Amino acid sequence: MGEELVRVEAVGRDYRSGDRVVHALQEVSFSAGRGELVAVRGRSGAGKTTLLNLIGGLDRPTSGRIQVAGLEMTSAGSRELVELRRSKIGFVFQSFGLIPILSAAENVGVPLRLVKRPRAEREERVAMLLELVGLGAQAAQRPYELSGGQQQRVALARALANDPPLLIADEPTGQLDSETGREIMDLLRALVRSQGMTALVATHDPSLIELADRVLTLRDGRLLAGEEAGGSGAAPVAAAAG
Ligand SMILES: Nc1ncnc2c1ncn2[C@@H]1O[C@H](COP(=O)(O)OP(=O)(O)OP(=O)(O)O)[C@@H](O)[C@H]1O
Repeated sequence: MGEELVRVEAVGRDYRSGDRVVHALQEVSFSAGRGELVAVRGRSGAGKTTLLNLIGGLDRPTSGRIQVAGLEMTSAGSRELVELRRSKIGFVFQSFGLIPILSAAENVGVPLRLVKRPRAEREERVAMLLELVGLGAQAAQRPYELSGGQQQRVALARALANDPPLLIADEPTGQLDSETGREIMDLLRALVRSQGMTALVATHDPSLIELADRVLTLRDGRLLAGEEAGGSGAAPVAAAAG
């Protein structure tokens, strides 16, 4: 593993549901290096979304620590966490999450507006990003005028807008047919390579798992040891692996 970008140490997340406690994650530890594409697989309910939401700062763990780019997510205040998310993390979701009344270009420009980049610079970067995902000609179209695969391309371009070191994608091909899903995965793989970013991708999709540098498997909220494919080697954090 090269320089470490993500460090997850003994992370647990409990949910209360009535008088029951669901241990969605227990004692999860691993790290991911810069430039790595890490797939997170596991059955429905295994804890994939919970894990990605914690690493992305959308939720807080019940126990353990998470660092992204050397910054402690777990002790960050809410404002700090918002800043961290905006500057360090790009998100892609199964349901695309585009704003319906905005054009493709305006959707891609949203993260740039949030960090108050000047207009000319925004426009230039948005055009470059749409070209990068093969949608240079669709800049003015609204999400409902685009296919599912095209919408996910817009979402990918938006996730890259602020050039974040970390991309988090939760079932990015889940709503796409297998051929389109494969195209999106190939694109994601190529973008991770060309932009040098780290990607954590939750998926059931075997073609996506094949493209990963490493695979983490969750079962009932725990990370299984010794099932890592690829081999560029995101090591479990030994001290915390418990
Ligand atoms: N807000 C919540 N309240 C209570 N339980 C929850 C909540 N969110 C998740 N869970 C439970 O935590 C466990 C892990 O859920 P999670 O969504 O992380 O799994 P997943 O692997 O992403 O599943 P899927 O592939 O279906 O998206 C499940 O048992 C789920 O029911």
